[in-house]
Amino acid sequence: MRTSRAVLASVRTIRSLVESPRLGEDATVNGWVRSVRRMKKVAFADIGDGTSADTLAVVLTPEQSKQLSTGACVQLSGKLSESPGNQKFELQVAEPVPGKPDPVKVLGPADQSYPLQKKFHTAEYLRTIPSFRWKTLGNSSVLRYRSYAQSRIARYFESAGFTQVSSPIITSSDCEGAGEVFTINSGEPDKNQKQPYFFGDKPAYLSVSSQLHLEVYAAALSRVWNMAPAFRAEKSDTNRHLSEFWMVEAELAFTESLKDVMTVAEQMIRAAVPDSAMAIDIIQSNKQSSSTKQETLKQRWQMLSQPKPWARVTYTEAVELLRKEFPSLKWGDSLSSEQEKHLAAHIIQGPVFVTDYPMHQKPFYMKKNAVSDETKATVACFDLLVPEMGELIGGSLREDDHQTLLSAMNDNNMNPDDLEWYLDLRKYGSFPHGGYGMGFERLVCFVCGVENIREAIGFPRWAGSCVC
Ligand SMILES: NC(=O)C[C@H](N)C(=O)O
Repeated sequence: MRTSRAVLASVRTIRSLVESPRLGEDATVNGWVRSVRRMKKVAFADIGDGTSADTLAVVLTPEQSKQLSTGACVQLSGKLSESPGNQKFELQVAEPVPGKPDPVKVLGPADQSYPLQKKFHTAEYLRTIPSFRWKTLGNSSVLRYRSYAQSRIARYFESAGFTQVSSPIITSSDCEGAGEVFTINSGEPDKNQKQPYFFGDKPAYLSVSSQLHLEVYAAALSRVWNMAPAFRAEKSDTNRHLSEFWMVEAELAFTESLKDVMTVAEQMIRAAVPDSAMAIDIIQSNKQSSSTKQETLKQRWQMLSQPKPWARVTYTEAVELLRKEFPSLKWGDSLSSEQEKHLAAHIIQGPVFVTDYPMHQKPFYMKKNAVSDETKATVACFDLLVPEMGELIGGSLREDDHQTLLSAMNDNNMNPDDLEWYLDLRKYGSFPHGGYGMGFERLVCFVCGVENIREAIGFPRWAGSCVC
């Protein structure tokens, strides 16, 4: 018993070594070999365990190094010492002593065919080796940031009095009404039983957004949020779209002001700005994987954390502002991604909430603004745009009047019977409310300088690709 305790106590992650190296002490480290360099009298290896963007420099004898190969999983024991090289410290692997455990233990060997050799690999190549792509320094930092941002966001919502809820993945409604749903139940039995009919005679889909269910929760708990996967069967082959992505969504009861909703969105993002340790991790990893400059990253973080409220312009003002650069743009047109980016990067030069879009561009559930000219009807909604990325968040006040919502559904050729449960919220105890949804991977791209959203999620899915 004594021995195993002692061994456990000295097992260190690379992150713990970086945080407090405790030079001169004995340590055991588990990890994967990133590279090995053999000289005549001494050998060096570089070990990573994914707990940090740092790797551990290891010094051992050429004889000991024979056991190590790139990709192998090892356990190494020795003394932590100051390093004469670039590293802050190194592990001097102990000499083997007969009768004692070997200081070099290969837990899982890897041979020459290991697909991640010590050279630059393109993101496209890495996507073809999903089992290993997260072992690269640049990529692993993205996963650490995802974890960081999730916990900071959860902490923010808790402090702001929101209850975290869980929404279904399988649903009978198409929240956005854009027809981009993945159908998992056709609702129509067929003779050959080839069509799924598991859920009976109503169609069922993978959820495109948790919003409608969050509204139900908000009607019971007032302030709610969740983070859940969303699925969109859109064939956009861009660096900003995924067929499966994660959305952070919030719904607030008792608000008649879009400003309240925007303020929550703003505070939530601020909470997810990297602290100094996370910032170092991202910068260190970014050098390896992305051409986004350190300065750009720092500017982005500064931009997000500035204490004064972010710019807010109406859609009508945005069209006016954009017309100089895009003269053919007219009121009523959808803003293209290029126009969104231009507005944030060059005109506003920072994050900007664009509010009150034309009603015909937006889904049925958004609350209509009072307007004198019906041809210019708008809804109380916003898109949060950020430079180089465009839309990060979409939100709105929700229509809470039963009759108005019914007629909006009619205008959108929707069958009210399909959403009776949703309409019921307006029939009994209707309440003013609003909310938003943020594409989590877009935040990851913006904060970490990831150029293609396919590198911001563990296992990306897009039209034509679902590797594993
Ligand atoms: N919860 C939200 O407001 C998000 C919105 N339903 C969307 O998918 O964009």
